[in-house]
Amino acid sequence: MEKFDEIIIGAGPAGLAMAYPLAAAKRKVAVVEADLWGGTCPNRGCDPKKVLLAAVEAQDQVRNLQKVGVLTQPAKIDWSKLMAFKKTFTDPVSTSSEKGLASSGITTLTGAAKFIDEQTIEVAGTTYQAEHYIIATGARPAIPNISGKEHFQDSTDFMALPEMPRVVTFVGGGYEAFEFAAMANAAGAETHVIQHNDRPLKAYDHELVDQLVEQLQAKGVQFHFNVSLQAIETAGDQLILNAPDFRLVTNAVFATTGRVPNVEALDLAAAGIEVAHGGIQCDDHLQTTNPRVFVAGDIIARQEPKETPVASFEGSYLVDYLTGKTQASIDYPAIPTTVYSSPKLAQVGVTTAKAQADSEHYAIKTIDTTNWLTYRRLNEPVAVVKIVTDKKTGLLVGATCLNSLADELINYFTLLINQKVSADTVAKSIYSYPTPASDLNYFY
Ligand SMILES: Cc1cc2nc3c(=O)[nH]c(=O)nc-3n(C[C@H](O)[C@H](O)[C@H](O)COP(=O)(O)OP(=O)(O)OC[C@H]3O[C@@H](n4cnc5c(N)ncnc54)[C@H](O)[C@@H]3O)c2cc1C
Ligand SMILES: NC(=O)c1ccc[n+]([C@@H]2O[C@H](COP(=O)([O-])OP(=O)(O)OC[C@H]3O[C@@H](n4cnc5c(N)ncnc54)[C@H](O)[C@@H]3O)[C@@H](O)[C@H]2O)c1
Repeated sequence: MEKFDEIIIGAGPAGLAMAYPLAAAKRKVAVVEADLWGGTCPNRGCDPKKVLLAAVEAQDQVRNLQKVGVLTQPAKIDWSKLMAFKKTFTDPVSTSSEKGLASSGITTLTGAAKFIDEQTIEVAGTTYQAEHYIIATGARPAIPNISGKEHFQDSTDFMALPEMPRVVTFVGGGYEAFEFAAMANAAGAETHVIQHNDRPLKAYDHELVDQLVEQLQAKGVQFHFNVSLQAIETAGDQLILNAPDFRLVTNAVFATTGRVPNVEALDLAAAGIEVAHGGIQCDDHLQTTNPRVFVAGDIIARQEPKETPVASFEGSYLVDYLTGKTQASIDYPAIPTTVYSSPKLAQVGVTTAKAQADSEHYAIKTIDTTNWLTYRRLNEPVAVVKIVTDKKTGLLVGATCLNSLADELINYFTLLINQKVSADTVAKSIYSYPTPASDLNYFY
């Protein structure tokens, strides 16, 4: 039976962040992948999503500037052509990811890995052993268990939609719904979002979420709050969505109600690995209840946001831990998150909800930046930043932004928070002017 120093199960951002440095440290490494090499992010997640978003951004910019002199008709999106452009990014990913591993001396095993016992796995009928295993199998879309659930499509389907249907509905008002609804709407579809309560994007500042909802509504997106969908029926080539006192006819319905961890195929019980709600249980060294097995990325049952840079951070931590460079527990910095909608909503650090609940320690400042040059020159309808500072030190500890540049602005705030940069230090730098960076002098 072939033996390795490390076998990594799953070739997404977490798995790949470990494979190359472990191989460079002269470990004998194998990576197992059951589906597309590269995982969710570059094949059907962040990367293709941001390619598609470019068209929404362009349309928004033209729409906003029409009122102040741009004469072009509203920019139209040819969805099929845009999809063809997206495919130029995604089509090569799997092959090139596998080739990259193989050419670095890493063994690639194709198939679903499953534990046979505490130290052995099986892939496509062959057994292997390793000193350490790292499970990085990620997550897949959750599909609500309702009558007619077979009519749901999911995020993978949306990312590969050949043509935009006339009416599109998203069930679940989280990241995917706010991002996809902006795209479907921009591509000309009648767009609906159904959320089972009145708290979409509940991890974010309520006021700014309300403003994002208003902005999307102004563009034509229809939100249905407090609707618990009970059944999907067909009528010819249409779908009928039913809930108490609610009926909606749509051409396509997408489940955007969250993701579930990929654990079933692994037979974790055979290896003595405990599963918790939302993923695999681990300690602060990302070690599972089986001491030779570790976890990284979306598969982990922890509170940190499930996103690509977190998966890579965990992968890098494990490389250092397994090669003896550190014995310390994993220590996450403040982690920025962004909803790539229209406009974008981003946050980092101490949330406004936490600051409100602990007003003894934190101060919140709301800054309407709509009339600042950065945003007014784009004629954006709304641009707001909320800043949380530590009352004792005056340091920035949290920020939330709603504007077209929020995905970039939030990274500046992240750097200032993680490096504990004081307002005085910010003021001592010279920034290219006028830019979002030169605005930093005016927030805290
Ligand atoms: C639509 C969408 C948009 C997103 N947008 C963003 C964004 O803008 N920014 C951001 O930071 N994050 C985004 N994310 C989240 C990001 O994609 C994930 O956090 C990231 O991919 C997690 O990496 P991972 O390596 O843990 O898992 P994955 O990337 O999911 O990789 C896991 C791999 O393991 C494989 N696998 C599963 N089971 C087995 C098995 N038994 N044996 C072998 N292989 C197996 C899977 O096939 C998969 O390839 C988005 C996600 C989605 C769905
Ligand atoms: N920009 C990004 O970083 C990004 C983008 C897309 C996805 N992701 C990742 O993928 C995950 C999944 O995204 P998502 O949008 O599917 O999930 P989500 O967890 O962000 O949101 C799910 C939403 O659906 C609601 N919901 C749950 N069950 C419902 C039901 N039966 N009916 C109606 N509403 C229901 C929830 O209250 C919540 O508002 C995210 O949590 C994130 O980790 C990240």
